Amino acid sequence: MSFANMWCSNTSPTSVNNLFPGRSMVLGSLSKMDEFSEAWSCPKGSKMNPWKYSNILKEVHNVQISEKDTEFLAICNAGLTTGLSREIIMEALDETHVAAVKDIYFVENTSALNENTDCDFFVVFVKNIPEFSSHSEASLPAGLILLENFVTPEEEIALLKSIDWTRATPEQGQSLKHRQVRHFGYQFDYGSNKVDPEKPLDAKIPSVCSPVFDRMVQREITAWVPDQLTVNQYEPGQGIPPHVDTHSAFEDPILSLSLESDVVMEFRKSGVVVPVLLPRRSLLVMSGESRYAWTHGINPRKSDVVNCPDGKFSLVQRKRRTSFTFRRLLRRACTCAFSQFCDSQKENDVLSRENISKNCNETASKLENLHVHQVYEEIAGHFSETRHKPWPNVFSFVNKQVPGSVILDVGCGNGKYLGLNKRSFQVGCDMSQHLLKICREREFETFLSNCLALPFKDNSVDCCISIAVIHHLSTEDRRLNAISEMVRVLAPGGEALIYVWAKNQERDQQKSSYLKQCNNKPSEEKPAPISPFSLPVHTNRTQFCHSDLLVPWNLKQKGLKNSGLDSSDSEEVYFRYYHMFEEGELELLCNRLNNASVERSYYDQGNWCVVLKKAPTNKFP
Ligand SMILES: O=C(O)CCC(=O)C(=O)O
Ligand SMILES: [Fe+2]
Ligand SMILES: [Zn+2]
Repeated sequence: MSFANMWCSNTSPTSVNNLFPGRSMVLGSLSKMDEFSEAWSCPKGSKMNPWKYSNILKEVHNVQISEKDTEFLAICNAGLTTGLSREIIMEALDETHVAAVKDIYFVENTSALNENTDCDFFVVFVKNIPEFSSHSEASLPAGLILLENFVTPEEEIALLKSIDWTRATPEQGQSLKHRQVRHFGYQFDYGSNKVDPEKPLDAKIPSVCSPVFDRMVQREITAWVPDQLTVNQYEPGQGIPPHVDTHSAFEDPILSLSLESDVVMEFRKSGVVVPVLLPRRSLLVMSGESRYAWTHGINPRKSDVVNCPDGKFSLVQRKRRTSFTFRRLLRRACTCAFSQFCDSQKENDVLSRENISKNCNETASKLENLHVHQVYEEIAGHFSETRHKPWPNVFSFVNKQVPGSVILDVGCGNGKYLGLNKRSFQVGCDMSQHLLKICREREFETFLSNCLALPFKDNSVDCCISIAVIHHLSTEDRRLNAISEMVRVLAPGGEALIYVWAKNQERDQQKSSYLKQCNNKPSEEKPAPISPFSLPVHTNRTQFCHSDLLVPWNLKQKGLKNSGLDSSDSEEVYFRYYHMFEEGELELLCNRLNNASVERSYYDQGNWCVVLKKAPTNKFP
């Protein structure tokens, strides 16, 4: 029997009905979710929104709803707050399910904890439940230390008294959405998540903190005295979203002193949640992995579920909590061992899209080197196998050149267009050694060159072609430079044929051959490029949604690649950078040159194309 059969909207199991009159228990399954409309109409007056719960489970708890019955149940709005216990659930289930269910994951809904509303229960089978470690020392995130009774009740009073919540300069304090804050020493800017070391605040760290600092140094918790203090005040129901304190802003460790109330702080890393009870007057030391690689946050609730020594759980109401977070500014880049979480180690390397559009040449050239040149070098053999047939319009352009013409193919690839016009001198250049080797094997004349600097004299070639090349340049300036370089080497009156990939792969209701080659395989999960560039990854054989993106190339390599017993072909994915041209964009670019004009432009099989003519004399009319 599947859960779907058990699902009921108007009737709740008697045990639930008796204990919770007026509340419903909505048993769900994924198949039911899909049919959600009439079928999911919840009991009258119910505030139940199954989508909301499925989302909360997925986004907040990393729990996937299952289509089939599994060993795990997730129950929203259940647990201590509502009084719906494991026993009641088990009683409500039929025998088959009692036997099948190994674990139940209780989701204590925030609103339920705050208002204790008469919410309904949402029950689903799920594929997994989070690894919820109990907070014994051993299972704490590495580097996390909790020191109980770090300050005396007298010190607590003195510390609290030192903060005047009624007055603060704008940079010193704010009423954030979920809590109040005050900064001392330096201001932490929540916009940039940084601290400006050049701008110390007039508000110094209160001197009552000195005994606490002495204790920290004495016990070798830190080798330094903090120079920045953030005081957070949370009313019951308030919290702080999960975050990692910016690596580049502060030294290791971060220290947080809890005053006035206990609270549960949650540490998260790759789907694992570790709730840690921070007792009043304790000092939390976040160092190493716990400081750099785990997020910490406080759920905005009015109460916390805590483990009691007898193994049971209890619900503890929160009171107002004031925390003193002590930190020391890091006056250099972070060199932690957790580079994937590190802003310093990203910033050195990561060349964001913003940078690219800011015409940062160095960035652009790094991007092109990594995602164009290196990729073609790797895929050259396989790429060449797929490039045989010259496009008819390019073929006729090359062939109409008068005998004896010098024809330059900028970005000639495997030389597909080089042997076409036997009565001319055809020469090609490319950045891939491997592709040039293929050209040489075919006895074509080629040389290694970047299209941004052609090793030709001005006015020295009769005709240029550049087929599917300049869309690999990552700034508009560079694309313009490549065109202007072709025009420079062209003889007066000479023509260049330029093809670039069109963002729109469908025209006059005709799909391009690129789209038509869709093999109708269900779309696979997108592989993630290993790249410091945060560019969107395109799904092959689909319309382009972005102007600057990475297009995967699935490199098929025959035979034993990684040795071993597996003799099947292996596949590796490479990512090529493309700028996808809008309609008219190529013409606009060409029109910026004052010594050439667009003779003709057209759309050809998913490409925008222009024939660009250099002015017959040195002066353009
Ligand atoms: O309230 C706390 O203990 C933590 C505060 C915090 O994480 C922060 O201000 O970055
Ligand atoms: Fe923090
Ligand atoms: Zn770091």
